[in-house]
Amino acid sequence: MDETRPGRASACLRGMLLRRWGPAVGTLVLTAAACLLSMLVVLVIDACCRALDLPLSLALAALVPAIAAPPMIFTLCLVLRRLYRTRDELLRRSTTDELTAVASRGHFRALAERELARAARHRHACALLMIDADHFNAINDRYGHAVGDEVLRVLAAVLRDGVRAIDLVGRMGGEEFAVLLPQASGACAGLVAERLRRTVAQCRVATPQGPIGVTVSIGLALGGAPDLDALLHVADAALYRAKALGRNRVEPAEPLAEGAAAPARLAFGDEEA
Ligand SMILES: Nc1nc2c(ncn2[C@@H]2O[C@H](COP(=O)(O)OP(=O)(O)OP(=O)(O)O)[C@@H](O)[C@H]2O)c(=O)[nH]1
Repeated sequence: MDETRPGRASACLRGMLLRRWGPAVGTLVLTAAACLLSMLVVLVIDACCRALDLPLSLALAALVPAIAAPPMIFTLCLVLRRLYRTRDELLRRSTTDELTAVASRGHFRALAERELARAARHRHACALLMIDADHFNAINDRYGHAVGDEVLRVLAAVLRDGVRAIDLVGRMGGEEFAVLLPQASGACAGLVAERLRRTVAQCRVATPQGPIGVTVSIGLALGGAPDLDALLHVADAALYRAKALGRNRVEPAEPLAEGAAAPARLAFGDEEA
């Protein structure tokens, strides 16, 4: 390849400018260079017009927009691309929990409120699970914060993979997660909660000291009203009851629908021992 070709040279120059001064200053320098080039071209045209005895204004009127447009459009494209990337990144950061990649607390609340309003309008029930890792403090103390973080990532992945695409999973803070199950009956929510609890209990997280297990306690609430705070409060109370009753269990906040499996009373298998 010919290293001196103008296209390649300008691409190198652009890359060098962007690397050295960042997009904003790089773009400014490029614009200034484009303006200088335009002025140079105008000077050449002026000289030609004098030589041919033509009015300069006529030549400029036709040539200046043609010369100025490409660098202007190029600069505009650069700026727009940068703006779109920044906007996407800000949106991702504000809606996603950095550590676990599930919805952040604020985003979960916004989505859940919308889902509850829709459920109330169509008279559907929604189920909310509050899920908290058991004795997480001890994991941090014994294996260190990095292992604690990995446990949270694994927990979030189990929750995300264990529910339907329309269900919402969010990290509410620390080692506490929430899952909203739209259009879920008590029976269905109980089964989902129990399945999540069991899957977590069977999971092993790799650590430098060998694989470790973790369990979760789950509080389950059903709601048809568009009041997220009330639902969170009820699910939280059920979660604390699950903790008080020994952890690694699902505790419903209300009597579940007829025929539902009572999650708190399901026999736990040997798999999580
Ligand atoms: N590694 C890690 N630890 C966190 C994070 N956020 C909160 N924690 C820790 O999570 C622990 C929560 O401890 P506790 O609230 O006592 O709960 P617990 O030890 O799980 O006890 P129970 O909930 O009663 O079973 C605290 O030690 C926090 O420092 C995080 O992002 N990463």
